[in-house]
Amino acid sequence: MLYSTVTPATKRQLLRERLASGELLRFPGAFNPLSAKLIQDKGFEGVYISGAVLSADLGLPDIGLTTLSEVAHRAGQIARMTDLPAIVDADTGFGEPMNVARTVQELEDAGVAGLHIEDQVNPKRCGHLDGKAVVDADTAVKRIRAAATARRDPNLLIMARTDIRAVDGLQAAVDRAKELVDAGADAIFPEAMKDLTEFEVIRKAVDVPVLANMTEFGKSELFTTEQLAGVGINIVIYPVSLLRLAMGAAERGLDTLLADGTLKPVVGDMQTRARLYELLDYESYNTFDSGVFNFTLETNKD
Ligand SMILES: C[C@](O)(C(=O)O)[C@H](CC(=O)O)C(=O)O
Ligand SMILES: [Mg+2]
Repeated sequence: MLYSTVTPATKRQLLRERLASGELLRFPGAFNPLSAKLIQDKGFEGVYISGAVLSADLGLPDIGLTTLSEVAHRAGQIARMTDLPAIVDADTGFGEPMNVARTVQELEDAGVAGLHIEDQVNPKRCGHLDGKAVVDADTAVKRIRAAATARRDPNLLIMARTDIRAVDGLQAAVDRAKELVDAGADAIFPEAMKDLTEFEVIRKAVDVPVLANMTEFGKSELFTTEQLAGVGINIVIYPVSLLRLAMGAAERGLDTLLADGTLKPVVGDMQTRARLYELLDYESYNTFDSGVFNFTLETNKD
């Protein structure tokens, strides 16, 4: 009922413990608070909050147009809805290292368990597109140092993402990852790795958890959880996948409506009213008022 009763501090501690266990943690991207509930219900270990999804949700491309307030607000809405730890995409940190510090405190207040800051220049772009540019090592290090210093809960996971692989090659990614760990990063997100071996190289270069981004239509092949666990990856994200699935289904539904004048042929693809109400925990609201859930869904199948 209502929001999660697990406090952000507990979720952060849980994330730390799970990372220490060495198991691969799966974080599908929630495109809204409801989908975060679904991710939890299905038994995943965490919820990812994607910048690409957040901007797409607003009808905008992922080029750093969203503001810290928008991201913190949405991250808070999603994070509070689940008992799972949430990791949010903080892009380049919304400005100078000083701004990064504020970003960290705002996102910490939003209740996330972790966040990542990347080393792209502004305006940033999707890490799987060509033509990226990254900041120099000094600036990248300052961002991470500012982030690590600003957090008040030592368990808030500060992850450094480096986009340098696509710009200067794998060795540069190894060097950058090491520098970022020295600057205080608790985990590394090596963006746009070409193959499994590249993930393995990064994994061996640092002794903090490493994240793999299994975004579709990108530069990385879609490896299985078994393959990723095999090379020692600790967290895998599917950042935009649920949005893509939902939008794919929505588009097919609209096409059906246009063609057939009814949605009847696709009702079988829809989440039922009963399942939605189950996810919303509708019945439990009778605790407040026994008149809230006093109907049956038997006659209302559609
Ligand atoms: C992980 C990512 O930063 C995101 O915002 O979800 C994106 C995902 C994508 O655009 O496919 C990324 O830059 O990889
Ligand atoms: Mg992003």
